[in-house]
Amino acid sequence: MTSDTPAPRAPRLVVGVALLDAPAGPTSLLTARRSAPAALAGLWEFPGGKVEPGEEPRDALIREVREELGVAVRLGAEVTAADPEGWVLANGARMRVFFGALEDPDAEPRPLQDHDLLAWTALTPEDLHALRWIPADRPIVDALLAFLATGRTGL
Ligand SMILES: Nc1nc2c([nH]c(=O)n2[C@H]2C[C@H](O)[C@@H](COP(=O)(O)OP(=O)(O)OP(=O)(O)O)O2)c(=O)[nH]1
Repeated sequence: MTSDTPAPRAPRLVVGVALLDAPAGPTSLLTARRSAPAALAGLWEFPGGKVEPGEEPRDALIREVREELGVAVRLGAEVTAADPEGWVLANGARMRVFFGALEDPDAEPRPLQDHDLLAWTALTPEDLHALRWIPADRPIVDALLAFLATGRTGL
């Protein structure tokens, strides 16, 4: 590689929140339907976004949730992937997902940015998988249900 050749760009790190309706005894998950870009519009995902250079993943997630949903969240345990760098996304990026709960239980998340619809979806495989997820997210849905069964959300 010469000095004129740009270094290959490291895949970006994305963070997402598995936002539960209650820290103890949760019954539903906040799911979000993307409005853009065209290739992802209409698909459901975990609210979140890209980590900025120098930013801690958890700080980035709290920032993204505030921007996208207008609410403050506190984060718990990570829904870990087999690879510590995170879940593999379609574009080669990685995503780390953390359980979260609303700081104010009466706050209402709103689709302020990137989404046209939010829904509290029952924490069952049937209800969650009935949504048209970004395909890379489906194994994460299964993993978070398995984590929940152990009660290890850290919230
Ligand atoms: N937020 C989020 N992104 C996901 C999920 N699954 C998945 O493949 N992705 C992909 C979609 C995008 O290519 C990328 C995240 O980009 P983004 O558009 O949400 O990031 P951002 O809010 O920081 O937006 P921007 O600054 O790039 O405009 O990760 C998911 O569950 N949540």
